[in-house]
Amino acid sequence: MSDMNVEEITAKAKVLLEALPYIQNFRGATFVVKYGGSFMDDPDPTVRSRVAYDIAFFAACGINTVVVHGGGKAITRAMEESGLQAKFINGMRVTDAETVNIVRRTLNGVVNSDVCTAITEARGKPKGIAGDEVLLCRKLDRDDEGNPIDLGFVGEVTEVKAKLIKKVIADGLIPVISPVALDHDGQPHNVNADMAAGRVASALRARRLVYMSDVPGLMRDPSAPETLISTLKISEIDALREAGIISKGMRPKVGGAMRALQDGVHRVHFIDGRLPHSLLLEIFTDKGIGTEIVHG
Ligand SMILES: Nc1ncnc2c1ncn2[C@@H]1O[C@H](COP(=O)(O)OP(=O)(O)O)[C@@H](O)[C@H]1O
Ligand SMILES: CC(=O)N[C@@H](CCC(=O)OP(=O)(O)O)C(=O)O
Repeated sequence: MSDMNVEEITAKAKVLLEALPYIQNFRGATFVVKYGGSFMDDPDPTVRSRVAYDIAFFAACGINTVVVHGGGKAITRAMEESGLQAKFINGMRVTDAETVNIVRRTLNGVVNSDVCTAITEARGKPKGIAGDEVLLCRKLDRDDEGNPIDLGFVGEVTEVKAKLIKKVIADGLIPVISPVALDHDGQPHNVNADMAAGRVASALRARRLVYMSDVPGLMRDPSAPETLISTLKISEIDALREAGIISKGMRPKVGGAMRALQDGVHRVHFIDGRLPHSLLLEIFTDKGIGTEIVHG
């Protein structure tokens, strides 16, 4: 007999049982997780490791889990090492020829393998995929408000090779995709990871798209966690944008979320990657902890 008393055993079992309907419901469904970006750089390695465990947990429950990772901070560091200064417009990096090489080297070479290693340590089975292999793009020439923009080699995804990704899933592996894409001439482009995750979720007809970041979710006042918006309908987004509430790094996330929902993704979640096992709790418990964006 265990040294736990009956109440403790019941409480533990209750936690496990709360997950049961979710596991039954989501078995065979596809989830896309945007893994990154800022919290990936947390000095505490257990932060990344916990997320990797949650991803391995999903996969073990029969959820087809696909990871799209960021790595913006790692790119900025690599640029600085080469004497270049990073510049962002509307949350997107201005990317010249030298920068796009650094972006590829950093994302495909370093960050992708780091994410795969973390998932492997959690006994998941990742398959690293350079975005160049599965994402096609055209040069981004408009911002999210339709104004002309020139950021250099920055692309917007026009096509996702969903068959290739589904093949990896069918092989029992967790695709881990970097946000790099090729245009029709084979020229690599840097793609915002949030937008890339949205397009991958659309192409795979994912049930859930989860953005993990370093904030509790979408907040009415980003400096006040108590203003967290738990549930948001698509129809409420424009007013928040106009009020300036969705700014900086949240813009591509909300843009990616809206597009994915319009393309048939059921629900999009924004959660705090720094909170222990926020991914598991958001999906497998009755009361989520971040923001969910739903149809309506
Ligand atoms: N309404 C909002 N709620 C929460 N965060 C917001 C909001 N508007 C802007 N932000 C900013 O968006 C950032 C998250 O985006 P970003 O830095 O791109 O994250 P990541 O690199 O983790 O993907 C937050 O740190 C915050 O500064
Ligand atoms: C065009 C563009 O801005 N691309 C991003 C790609 C990486 C990314 O999005 O990483 P995070 O999710 O960590 O921010 C960049 O260069 O930073």
